[in-house]
Amino acid sequence: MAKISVIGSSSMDLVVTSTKRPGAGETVLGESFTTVPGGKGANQAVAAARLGADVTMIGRVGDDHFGQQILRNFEENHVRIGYVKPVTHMESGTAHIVLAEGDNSIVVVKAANNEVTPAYVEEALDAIRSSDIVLIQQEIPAETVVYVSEICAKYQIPFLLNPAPAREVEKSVIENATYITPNEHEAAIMFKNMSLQEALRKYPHKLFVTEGSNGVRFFDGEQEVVVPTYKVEAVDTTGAGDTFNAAFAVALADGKSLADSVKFANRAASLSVTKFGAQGGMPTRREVEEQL
Ligand SMILES: Nc1ncnc2c1ncn2[C@@H]1O[C@H](COP(=O)(O)OP(=O)(O)OP(=O)(O)O)[C@@H](O)[C@H]1O
Ligand SMILES: [K+]
Repeated sequence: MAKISVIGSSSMDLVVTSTKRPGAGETVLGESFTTVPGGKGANQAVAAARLGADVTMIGRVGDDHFGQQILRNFEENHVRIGYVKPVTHMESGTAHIVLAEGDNSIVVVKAANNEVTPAYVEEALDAIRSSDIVLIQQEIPAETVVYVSEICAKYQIPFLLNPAPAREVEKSVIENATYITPNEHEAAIMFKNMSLQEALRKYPHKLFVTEGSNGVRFFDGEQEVVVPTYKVEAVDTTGAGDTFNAAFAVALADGKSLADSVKFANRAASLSVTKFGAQGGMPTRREVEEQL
């Protein structure tokens, strides 16, 4: 079974639906309220576990009620939580989401996710070193991403950076990464001094740009190729990127070729958009294989 370490955020999404978005100083009546576990790190860990990998999450929660719910959700999805330690006297990360007027507004409070520091991650070095691949995103401090990229380079562990949400990325991290998977917006911010074509050419078989319903673009050493995704009835695209990254990591860790890994990831991500919610739509391995 492929062993994957996911280093990243976990949070609780607090979602209200309303017909109207409140303006400054305004109060409006909402229609519904739900809480659902999220955070890019947690989402990718859950997706990878559903796809059959042996997943260790390396992250932090608060010592609050949300933290307990987040941990329970990991357990229900068979994600190892020995390295998800509660931070005392701190809240879990939260995302405060208003769904109104056909779009969302989100306030993210990082809280315990800020404590996923290099020193904390170092405690999980054994787990990291025994991984077939390490998967990381950017909802944790930038210095932690730098640190992990260095360990992975040192011990020659494949390192997949999903540079989301967008921020500038240290050059050394880009060089150390084995695979980088931005969407188009994140790619434009990461490679702001070059065109997308130039960036793809510079990092053949390494930079994979996801383009939503269009699929995935990369440079194969000779030319730019787009691997189309699958046509589905899209219900909710939340979690598509997280599912793609987890599935890509699982397929690579399983030893699939790059081409087959992109295909597997496209298949998994396209299935995820057919259901509501980020984790709600994440398919099992069987569901993906039946469709391939
Ligand atoms: N409408 C769709 N139909 C089929 N596949 C999709 C669709 N949207 C996304 N996907 C799949 O998911 C992958 C990632 O989507 P996208 O490029 O939108 O990432 P993202 O912007 O990180 O997504 P999100 O932030 O919504 O999770 C795509 O490469 C594709 O495989
Ligand atoms: K979804």
